[in-house]
Amino acid sequence: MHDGDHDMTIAFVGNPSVGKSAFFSRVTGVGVMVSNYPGTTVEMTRGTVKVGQKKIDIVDLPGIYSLGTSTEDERVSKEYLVREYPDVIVNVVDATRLERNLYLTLQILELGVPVVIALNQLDAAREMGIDIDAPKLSQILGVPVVPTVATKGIGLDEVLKEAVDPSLSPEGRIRVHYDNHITNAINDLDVDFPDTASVIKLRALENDADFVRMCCRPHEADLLLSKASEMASEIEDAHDMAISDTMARDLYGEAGQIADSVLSIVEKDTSLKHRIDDMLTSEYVGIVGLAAALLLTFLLVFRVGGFLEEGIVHLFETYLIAPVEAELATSNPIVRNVIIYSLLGIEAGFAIAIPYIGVFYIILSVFEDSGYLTRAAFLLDNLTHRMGLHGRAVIPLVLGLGCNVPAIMATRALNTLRERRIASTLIALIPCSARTVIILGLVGTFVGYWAAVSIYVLEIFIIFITGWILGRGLPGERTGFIMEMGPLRHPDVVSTLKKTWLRIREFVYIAFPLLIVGSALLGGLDTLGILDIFENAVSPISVGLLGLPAFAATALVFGILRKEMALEILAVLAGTANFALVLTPLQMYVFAIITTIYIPCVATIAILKHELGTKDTVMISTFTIVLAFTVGALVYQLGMLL
Ligand SMILES: Nc1nc2c(ncn2[C@@H]2O[C@H](COP(=O)(O)OP(=O)(O)OP(=O)(O)O)[C@@H](O)[C@H]2O)c(=O)[nH]1
Ligand SMILES: [Mg+2]
Repeated sequence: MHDGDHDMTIAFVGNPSVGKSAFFSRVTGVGVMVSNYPGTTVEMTRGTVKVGQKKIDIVDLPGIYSLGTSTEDERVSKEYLVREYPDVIVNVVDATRLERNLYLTLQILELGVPVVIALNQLDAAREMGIDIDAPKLSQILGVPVVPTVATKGIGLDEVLKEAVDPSLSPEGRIRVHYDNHITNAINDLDVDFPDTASVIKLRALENDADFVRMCCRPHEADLLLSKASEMASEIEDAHDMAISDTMARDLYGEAGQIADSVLSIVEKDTSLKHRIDDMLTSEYVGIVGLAAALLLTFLLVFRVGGFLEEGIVHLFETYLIAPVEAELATSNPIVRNVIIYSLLGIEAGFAIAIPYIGVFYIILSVFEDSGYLTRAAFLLDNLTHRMGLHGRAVIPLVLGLGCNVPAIMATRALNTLRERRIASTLIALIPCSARTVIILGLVGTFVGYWAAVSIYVLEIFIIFITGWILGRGLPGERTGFIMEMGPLRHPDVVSTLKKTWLRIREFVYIAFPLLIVGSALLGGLDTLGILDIFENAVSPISVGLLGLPAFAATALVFGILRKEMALEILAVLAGTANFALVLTPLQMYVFAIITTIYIPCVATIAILKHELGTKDTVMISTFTIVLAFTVGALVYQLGMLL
């Protein structure tokens, strides 16, 4: 269906990780996340493109394996497909996993919407020695099939051209050869419900009430469901197996046959890649490798980030802060403070935050796109099960090292609400890149690298214990490890930089305005003496219990807005980014621990509330506050003893 602005709507549909988003962002120029693991996209994104005179609305959707029951992100796709009906579906198919992908394709063809197939990742398929006869596939399925390489932009225009072709219609396409009983049942249902697409009848036979209600008016849905359930029980008696299994068997059978008739294997893949892959996923080498990879990551972020930080601080101090200070020496103190504080805020954002966050995100992209992240998920499957989580939860957890917000959204790809609750709680504890700024920029720089590493170790310990307790406390079924592992790949430089830019841009848009307004506000409050009143009031906790200087309390409050702001504001309040002048090593250590653990930042709180509701959010926030002050106080007391 198209709105007034557009001539038509095209939706990208396909299995997870086939290249829909890569395709979408190439075609529309709208930046979306593209990563080498299933479940990257969890929300619908729209973009516009012009083909000839036509203005086309393009929709990128989360990947789905089938139109059957599903996780939360998959629901978004199905709901869109059956409620809003795009004018054309572009079914993106991964040529390296043709048979598996065709399962969904056959179901999509039952929807009664015009379809064009983009046979994607052909470069990867060739590399693996797989050759696919696209014209023959097109002939069998009865829809256009266009060979594509989304990441290189090959074949994309051709796909769009086919999609806007007015002669494209749902007629004359393949029909799955379901078992006789099922075919008869569909024919019977056709008599009473002539206008209902066959896919809905099939779902009704499977008793997928959710799906049927999504597509039909309530009255019709009830009628269809009750009629179908009678037929279904007859069929199930005849076969002695669940009707959904019978259908799955028929669909796989058909998909397999089609794949066999268009596929030829040119050569077998016995390459170096295979051996590397075996090593990465072997029990001992794999785990040691993973630990080494993490240590190396933080060392790189620390070294490169620190190096950039120094340079940027120097530039700011020499060419901006010092001249402005000299200029304002004789003006009104409030004006002077407000201006100087906001400049210090900007400096802190550029110098302290961006170098560390940028370097971290580049490394994260490499992990994502090389396929290493899915291997890490596989390796840690055992460990995560102790926390009541599936191995694939490792992906959102690792994403949490970047930013907790998209990480919590990524939990939508997990199977159960229970898993989502556990994973989200743990993610709120994961030191995101903003907290890494504090750990590395403060403790790493002024106390030492290993002191900083010890904070990560402490964090991992806390996360594991919390997960273990939650895993025990919230019972539920355990699932085996079923996750598609993306192929090992050379990450592409351009797409790595693009992704890093997307992430930093988000950071800059949200963080900088806050930082500047916050710092200016501080300048005003400080001049008026209000900060002193607040700092004195909470000093029994901040100074007495935690041993921090009084002004650190204000910094902690600002850290709720953005975690790294705690450090930036600390620098503003101290009037210097050389923390060695104003804090002892123990104070830095305690400050970093508290900011890492205590209450998620406002953005995380907002996403938690959106995803899990108010109750869970309040519980998670309270838990982290209590935990942070307890751990902080313990560390301070211990530190005093040593
Ligand atoms: N070699 C190769 N890689 C590709 C191609 N298209 C996409 N990729 C890679 O495949 C991976 C998945 O791409 P995405 O665009 O994120 O896949 P998606 O279908 O949007 O996945 P979900 O959002 O999880 O459903 C990324 O690492 C891409 O770089 C292609 O034509 N060739
Ligand atoms: Mg995607």
